[in-house]
Amino acid sequence: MKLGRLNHIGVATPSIADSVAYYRDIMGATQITEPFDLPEQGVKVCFVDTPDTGGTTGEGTQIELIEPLGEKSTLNTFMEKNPLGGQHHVCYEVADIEEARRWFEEKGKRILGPTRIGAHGTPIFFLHPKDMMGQLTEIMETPTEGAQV
Ligand SMILES: CC[C@H](C(=O)O)C(=O)SCCNC(=O)CCNC(=O)[C@H](O)C(C)(C)COP(=O)(O)OP(=O)(O)OC[C@H]1O[C@@H](n2cnc3c(N)ncnc32)[C@H](O)[C@@H]1OP(=O)(O)O
Ligand SMILES: [Co+2]
Repeated sequence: MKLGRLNHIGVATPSIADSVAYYRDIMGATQITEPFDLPEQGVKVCFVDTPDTGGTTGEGTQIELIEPLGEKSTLNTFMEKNPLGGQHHVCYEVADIEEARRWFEEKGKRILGPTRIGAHGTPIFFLHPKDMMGQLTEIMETPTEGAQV
């Protein structure tokens, strides 16, 4: 399997509105998407663009802001332990999500649930942090040209 670009860093927050103000007013971010809900994932999400990191796609690694949505949100346990939020996961791109799933299974890494459509509209899965050097890791298939991202 060939590791692709670091697509985004997932950052949990108790308030996306407060985080948007922070990235805009303190960090000088200029490209921040409108927040949107992903009820099936139990999160409210928005993306903060960072400047072009010169990667092959000419795009910067994004900050994915995630706020718990509802009582059953997977984020709630994390927020109980980290009330201010903070770095939650990293997301790497791969060319073929099913090949990547087989790769990590063969390496004995626990995959958390089925492959599903993530916040960028492409297939994703998560790997357990305890098998990934302490880092909750999301794997996503590289969006095809023109895909809704
Ligand atoms: C919108 C983008 C994206 C999408 O899906 O499209 C999202 O929705 S991202 C946000 C929500 N989705 C997920 O996080 C899915 C994957 N996460 C999980 O399945 C769980 O959160 C899991 C299994 C990582 C942890 O489960 P839970 O929180 O219920 O249990 P514990 O708190 O007991 O955690 C077990 C163990 O793992 C450590 N842990 C938990 N979260 C993280 C983390 N983000 N990074 C590193 N380590 C983490 C936790 O400290 C526990 O360790 P221990 O030593 O036993 O205390
Ligand atoms: Co993510």
